[in-house]
Amino acid sequence: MVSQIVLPQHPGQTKRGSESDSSLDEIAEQKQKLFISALGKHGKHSKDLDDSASPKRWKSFWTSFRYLANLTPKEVDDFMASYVIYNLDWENKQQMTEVLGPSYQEKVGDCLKSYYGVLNHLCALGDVEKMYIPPWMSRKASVLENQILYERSIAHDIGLRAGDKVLDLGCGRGRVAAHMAQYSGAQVTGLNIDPNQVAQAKSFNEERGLHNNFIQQDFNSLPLPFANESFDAFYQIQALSLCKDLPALFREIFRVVKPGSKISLLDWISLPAYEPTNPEHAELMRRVKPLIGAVGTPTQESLETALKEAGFEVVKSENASIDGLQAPLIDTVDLYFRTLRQVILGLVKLHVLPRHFKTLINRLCLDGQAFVKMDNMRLATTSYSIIAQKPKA
Ligand SMILES: CC(C)=CCC[C@@H](C)[C@H]1CC[C@H]2C3=C(CC[C@]12C)[C@@]1(C)CC[C@H](O)C[C@@H]1CC3
Repeated sequence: MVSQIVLPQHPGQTKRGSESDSSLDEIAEQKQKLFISALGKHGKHSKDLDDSASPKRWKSFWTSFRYLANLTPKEVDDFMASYVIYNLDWENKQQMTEVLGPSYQEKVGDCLKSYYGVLNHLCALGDVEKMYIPPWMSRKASVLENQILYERSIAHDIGLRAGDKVLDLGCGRGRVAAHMAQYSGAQVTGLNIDPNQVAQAKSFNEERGLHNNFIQQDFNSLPLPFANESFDAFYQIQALSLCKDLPALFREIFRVVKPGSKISLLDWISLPAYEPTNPEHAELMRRVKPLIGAVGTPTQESLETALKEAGFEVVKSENASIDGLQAPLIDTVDLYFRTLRQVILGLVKLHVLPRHFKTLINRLCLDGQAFVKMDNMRLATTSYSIIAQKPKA
């Protein structure tokens, strides 16, 4: 159980010492215990935070490190150039067309391949190999353990059972799919735009004897390659900002899931406190979008409206983090990557590492603290969770 994990106190915890904070802590702890015991009843591995489907950190680190060392100058240039899309927004079609041309959707797709083809290996140098900062669910748990907790909560929320077929949109390197399959016994179909990640997802899952499927496709190219009502459930983690037309995508998801199926979304949204006309807010947004790789910026309302229009009923809609904050987790990851950056810069200076490592790590680590600030100011979050259901027939 989470309470058995012995971990150093989180930096975010020591900064918050008031009486009201400590009673909030207690409430959160109680909620956490209830939550974990509920998950324990549901899942296969009830006793601990089983991470056998999780990547072995050092193996992943070295594999990705070698991959990055062998990047061609063109791959590095394409990765750097791909950031252009994060200064744009799907909402502003005119700007998209001016910068990327009339076939801007295709251009965004090309940029996403160049970006994720490199980013997934950069993320694997740290605790974000699954390429997401999870909701902050347990104060005592690490980033990886919070990911495991969150993924279990998805399985619980969408009622995953052994033998179910579940669709994972934007499946990355297939690590979440592997965990979901091992935890629930369901069979996952993962979809991703980046062939590099799809290949890794296949081998990672095959090595573990898991019969999950992985398909390379841009989810902006609809229809999705699945028959009507072919899935028992659906989940996606922080992929929706890459979607050009959310109502159309939700209609497709509605088509491919069976009546009664539940779907889980975890995503980046701007919060009511965010004012685009406030220069400080706008500047934070300008810095954070490229850091996290967000093209669009939905809101709770825009997501819920699009879901309802597609035919779904919204069952739950909330920020899944303790006290609505992810900042402690983001801060931990940012500190790690900034430290790694110093090491890399030193090794590049000594000519131990190729120069392009400096270019990559400088770009990656730019503005981590802006993300922490934006989260603390509650202007935006990447931990907004919605559970919705297709009505029973
Ligand atoms: C587009 C959205 C909503 C999510 C994309 C998921 C991930 C690729 C990003 C979410 C948070 C990002 C962070 C980093 C890399 C990309 C993400 C994992 C950093 C690790 C980059 C290095 C910085 O020092 C810290 C960043 C924390 C957040």
